[in-house]
Amino acid sequence: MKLDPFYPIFDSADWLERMLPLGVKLVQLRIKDKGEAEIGREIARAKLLCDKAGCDLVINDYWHLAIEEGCDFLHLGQEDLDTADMAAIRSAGLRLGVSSHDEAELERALALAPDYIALGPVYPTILKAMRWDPQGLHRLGEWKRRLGDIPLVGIGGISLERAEGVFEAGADIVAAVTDITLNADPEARLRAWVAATRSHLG
Ligand SMILES: Cc1ncc(COP(=O)(O)OP(=O)(O)O)c(N)n1
Ligand SMILES: Cc1ncsc1CCOP(=O)(O)O
Ligand SMILES: [Mg+2]
Repeated sequence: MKLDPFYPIFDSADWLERMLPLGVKLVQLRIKDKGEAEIGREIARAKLLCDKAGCDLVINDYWHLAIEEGCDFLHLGQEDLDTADMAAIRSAGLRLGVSSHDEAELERALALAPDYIALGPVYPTILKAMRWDPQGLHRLGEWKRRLGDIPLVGIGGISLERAEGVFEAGADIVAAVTDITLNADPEARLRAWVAATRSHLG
């Protein structure tokens, strides 16, 4: 099944409970500041919420917890790939999204035949410190030509106002964090994202 073109990322099941009823069909749970037991509980709750909402749930980083909780989609960055047990991930049947920031990382991602490849940061991001300068829109076009049918996710500093340009440059899917979570009215902002990205549904 084709992935939704709008890919918000949240750091708790509480956020999912608020946002899924508003029309999210692809979401990532990205938790950085909790212990594994608590993250396991968050994943279990996120899975129940996503199953009920018919939303694809992608678990960031915690591949073993994703397997334990019966999830079916994982996002791994290049450093995560250094330690992840790909055989276990494959035999559990998980779909996989992989980050890339440069040519070497793109090659490594392509070799895994993933379900999407992300390129970032497209624009400067305030979410986390990054070793890479913003990639710029032209790089998305370059990446899309290399990816062929593999969906390309644009991430990093993408606002609703910037989203259409990111699609036009070659992204199939646009991911966003702080444009929603730091907005004064996250629900209204998310509704606007859902409406604006509908035209990119397959
Ligand atoms: C869709 C998407 N793209 C990129 C990332 C970043 O993954 P990673 O490089 O492993 O960094 P962290 O998110 O783990 O800090 C992502 N999570 N999702
Ligand atoms: C996790 C991650 N990986 C590349 S950019 C980024 C942060 C995206 O957050 P925002 O949409 O707030 O810039
Ligand atoms: Mg990671």
